[in-house]
Amino acid sequence: MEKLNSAQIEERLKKLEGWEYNNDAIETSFEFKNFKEAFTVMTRIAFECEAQNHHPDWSNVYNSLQIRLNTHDAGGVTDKDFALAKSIENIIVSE
Ligand SMILES: C[C@H](O)[C@H](O)[C@H]1CNC2=NC(N)=NC(=O)C2=N1
Repeated sequence: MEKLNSAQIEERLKKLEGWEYNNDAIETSFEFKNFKEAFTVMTRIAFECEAQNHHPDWSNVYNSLQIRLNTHDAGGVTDKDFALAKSIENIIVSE
């Protein structure tokens, strides 16, 4: 998978609300009502990651979730990251 340049990344980010490009990754964060809700969403995201064989760098503290996506193999952001970001958005809105 080919690494995208910053113009391509910014173009794709226009379709993703709340995500930004930082340090060779696309990033976002979410706040939930409590830990249980955060972890429920994380579990759903985890299954989607397995299906796509693409995995986030993420961290959770109580009700907050920070997600960072990049493609280690390509050393930057690729369309795999945007595919997973879109899936994450779909999971969030379906909650
Ligand atoms: C061997 C396996 O396909 C690779 O390690 C996959 C797994 N998940 C991955 N996830 C992410 N975010 N980047 C990768 O380059 C990547 N590579």
